[in-house]
Amino acid sequence: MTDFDDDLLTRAAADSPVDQPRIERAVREILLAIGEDPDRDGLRETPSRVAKSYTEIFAGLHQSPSDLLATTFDLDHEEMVLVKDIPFYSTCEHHLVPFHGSAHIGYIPSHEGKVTGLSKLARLVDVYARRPQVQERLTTQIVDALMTNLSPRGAIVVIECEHLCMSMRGVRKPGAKTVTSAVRGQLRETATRAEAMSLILGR
Ligand SMILES: Nc1nc2c(ncn2[C@@H]2O[C@H](COP(=O)(O)OP(=O)(O)OP(=O)(O)O)[C@@H](O)[C@H]2O)c(=O)[nH]1
Ligand SMILES: [Zn+2]
Repeated sequence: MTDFDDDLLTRAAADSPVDQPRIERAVREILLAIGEDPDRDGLRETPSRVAKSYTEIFAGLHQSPSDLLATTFDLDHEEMVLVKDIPFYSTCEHHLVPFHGSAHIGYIPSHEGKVTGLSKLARLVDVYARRPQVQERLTTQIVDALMTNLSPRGAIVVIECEHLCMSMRGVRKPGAKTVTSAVRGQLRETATRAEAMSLILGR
């Protein structure tokens, strides 16, 4: 690594609200506790790699969904907007292993036609996914952020995931999918909800 890279990393770590040295100490402890030698060649840099990786994986704890959804456009579009198959990775708060899958987000804009940029919907998923999470809370946090910030007439979030805590350990059922949904406002009405679900599931 060059001095320049080192300097950049030091400044990035200093700007981060995450206590990276503390993560490094904890990871070293875990390695010792499982019976590994944290000073062997392959593991020497692991505590600092994990600290950097956790800073990225949990960056959503320090990001605000309201800032993200602050940019809106008056497009006069009063019909449903749906972005589906948004891939994401999150971390199970019970076991600190990944769960991952797809999020589908739909909303019916307010009467003024207030809409947000499409990419902001995908970014919103990451703000909440990059935290220690459970799938149910991830689902409701996304839908509630939409309701609070865009005041749409309705919103729906459907999330389909595989939880590695159910695949690689524990009950060991790889491939099992968990589907959660949260629906607000006009999208709770049977016909509108059915239209949204058929758009989401019609692959
Ligand atoms: N509802 C919900 N449960 C989750 C989620 N992620 C993991 N879990 C579950 O959290 C539960 C934790 O159960 P515990 O009995 O406390 O922990 P455990 O002994 O590790 O459980 P097993 O995974 O069954 O081995 C497990 O049933 C997991 O499948 C999630 O996003 N939502
Ligand atoms: Zn888990």
